Amino acid sequence: TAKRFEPKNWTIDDFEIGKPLGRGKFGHVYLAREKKSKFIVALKVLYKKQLLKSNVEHQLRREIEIQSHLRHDNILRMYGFFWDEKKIYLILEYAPGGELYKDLKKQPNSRYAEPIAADYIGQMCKALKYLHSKDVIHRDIKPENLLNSLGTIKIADFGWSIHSPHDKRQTLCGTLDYLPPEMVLEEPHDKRVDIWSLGILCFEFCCGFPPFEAHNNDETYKRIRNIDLKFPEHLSPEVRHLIKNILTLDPKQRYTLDQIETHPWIKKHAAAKEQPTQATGPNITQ
Ligand SMILES: CC(=O)N[C@H]1CCN(c2c(Cl)cnc3[nH]c(-c4cn(C)nc4C)nc23)C1
Repeated sequence: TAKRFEPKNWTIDDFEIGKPLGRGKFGHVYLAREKKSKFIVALKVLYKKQLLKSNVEHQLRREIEIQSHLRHDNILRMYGFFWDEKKIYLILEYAPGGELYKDLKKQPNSRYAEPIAADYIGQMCKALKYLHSKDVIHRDIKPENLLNSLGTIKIADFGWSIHSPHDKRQTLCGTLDYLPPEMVLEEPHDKRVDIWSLGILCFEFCCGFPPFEAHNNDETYKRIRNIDLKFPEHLSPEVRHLIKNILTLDPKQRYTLDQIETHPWIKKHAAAKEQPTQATGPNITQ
């Protein structure tokens, strides 16, 4: 277990490097094994030159500071980090199931059945309650930043997380799909931005696409500002009710994590997950 991972001055020679798992903007992630303990990890290799060029070293410092102190089953562990002349290495928990957005795209119609989606959203509530209890806002909740570890969802990539409340803003880049109105309007924002993103995530899990998708940023922003929600026919009334109460323009009206966790749509499916379905019949062994 991870307790074998006592803080020490790691070097790249402590690890055997395996296959590349994926590439981020600033480097690659490799499967790796710590030689003495044979512990399997994901080793994220970042190039200092690249980081300096993009002026994100403060973001990386925050990512390391935040993620290395968090301990929660639904948050990817950072066991440590080290560097050499040209690179910085993050020693991360390995999630065998890989990136959730790839799994989502593989599903029929690129969407999960509602019981699966409800289970995942329930897990995300637990992770966000823990994060917010530590006054951490993730600010970048989306399928691309979630990993799957045998049915347990792990929030990864704390590159955009900050301590709340917060009013400064780093130039936003990437898709607006998950941004709440208050961030798009560049108003001071707080933990409730993660709750908005959870509503977007819930819609995308159940529908296969985000609710305010459009051809360009201006269109997306207009749909966000107008809460232009169109539910596909197959969506249950329960999940429509939940999503409508999360995707509110006014953050004060927005459901809290407790209201989401106790919503019938979440409780109904979470209960189902607790009680495995009744065995079909007595399994006669003799
Ligand atoms: C930007 C970034 O770090 N993105 C991803 C790349 C892999 N990485 C992983 C991280 Cl950080 C941790 N565990 C992973 N497991 C996998 C993975 C497993 N399979 C079967 N396929 C993959 C892929 N990837 C990771 C995070």
